[in-house]
Amino acid sequence: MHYVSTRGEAPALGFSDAILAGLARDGGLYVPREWPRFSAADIRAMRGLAYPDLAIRVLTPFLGGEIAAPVFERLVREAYATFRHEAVCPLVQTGANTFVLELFHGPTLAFKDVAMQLLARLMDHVLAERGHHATIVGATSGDTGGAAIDAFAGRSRTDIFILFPHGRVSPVQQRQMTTSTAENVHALAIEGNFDDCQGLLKDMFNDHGFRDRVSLSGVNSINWARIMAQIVYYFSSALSLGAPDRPVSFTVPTGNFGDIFAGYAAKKMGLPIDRLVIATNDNDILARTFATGEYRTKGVFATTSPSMDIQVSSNFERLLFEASNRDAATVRRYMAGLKQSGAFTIDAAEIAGMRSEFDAGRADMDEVAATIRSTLANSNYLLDPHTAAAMHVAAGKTGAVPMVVLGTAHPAKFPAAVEAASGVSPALPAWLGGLMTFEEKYTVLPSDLKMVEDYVSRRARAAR
Ligand SMILES: Cc1ncc(COP(=O)(O)O)c(C=O)c1O
Ligand SMILES: N[C@@H](CCOP(=O)(O)O)C(=O)O
Repeated sequence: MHYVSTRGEAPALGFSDAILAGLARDGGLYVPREWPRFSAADIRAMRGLAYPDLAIRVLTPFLGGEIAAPVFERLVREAYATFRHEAVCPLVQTGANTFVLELFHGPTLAFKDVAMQLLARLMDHVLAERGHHATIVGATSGDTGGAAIDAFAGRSRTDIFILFPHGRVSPVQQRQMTTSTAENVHALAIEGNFDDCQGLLKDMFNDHGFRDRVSLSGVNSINWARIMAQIVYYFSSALSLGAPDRPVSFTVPTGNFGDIFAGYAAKKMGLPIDRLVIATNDNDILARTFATGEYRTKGVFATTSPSMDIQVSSNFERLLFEASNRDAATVRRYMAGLKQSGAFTIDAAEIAGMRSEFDAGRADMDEVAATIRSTLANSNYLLDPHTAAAMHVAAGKTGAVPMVVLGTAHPAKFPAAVEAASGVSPALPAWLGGLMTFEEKYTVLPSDLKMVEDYVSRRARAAR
């Protein structure tokens, strides 16, 4: 199995190199050269597998034989032993044909843990085999940062620098990033929004001198292993609802488009998915794109679902690559338009192809609050604001096919918004009880490439 860049101008890489590279050297994102396929019989044979066993079955084809089977099995089992629910990602029925897939039973209470716990172990393994060190820089709107810090803290082969938008994450999210005492962890509050943080990150990858000097790696969903690990829970939930003999639809709270792209990948691999529904908050670039065919950025708006406060939706590039029949020149043209004018228009056949697989909708803050309230009243189930945005959008799309709403975060990560909506203040689980009293440590920096690169270079142990 090899991985190719969506921009077609970087070398194809094997699995280990692709996960260490993060962003391709031409600025593109890696995708598998071909999609592994499971037959209906293969999928039927997955029924009843425990989550780690299912993960091993679904993910092995992506490794291209580069990680020995017993090693991969150990890493997968260790990763999911960090989850506090026996099922890892349990499915809970909240309506006649509606289910919430709870992805927040990992160490930092968000779906990011599902992939990050595995990615950290895979990277550590590859770096140890090669005797190398890496500098990880990540951009976060709140959840990726905490999950990455938890997964990489104390690992001797990596230093990790997380860029978060100053003042725009919830207090729980901030403390998950700023209270680590591990020496290899650096939390940087950037004076800007998430798009600024992600822009800095991509500029660092595209500055090849810096990239090589610090052995830069990335753990955002630019990293293929993040998407790969997220494919598994589409299989686990669909299998619970009758796959491969019954189709299932998914509604996904969406920002950077990584999570829903994992659903698209699952479908490409043979899982019978009917509709993939994109749910945005007021930052509705994707909903507008599907309505008009034009991808046009506008300012980021701060909402009660801050992790989705994103305009430049990184993984949409992977979908553009697929929709254009893997035409890297088309992707390069779209990305050049985005860089020059903040917009591009998608070819009519390509947007029609996307609409045949995806629906898209938005939920504003009032709709999010109303959905938290009504789901509590009607189903006795407390949603976090991101999952509530998806539940609102799903309500208009549910029919005969079961609808799985991805529950991407625990409500206790966003207690103020949840309490304002419902009157209920969700408590952090007891094992995270001390979080709000620990001392914080972080550095505030302007959204300035040179200043951030200097900061990283001076502290990264891999810097040459
Ligand atoms: C809680 C939560 N929900 C939804 C999303 C959006 O997911 P994605 O960026 O993969 O579209 C994020 C951030 O990524 C998040 O942290
Ligand atoms: N919502 C994310 C934004 C970064 O997304 P990623 O999936 O590309 O890491 C966050 O919580 O940080």
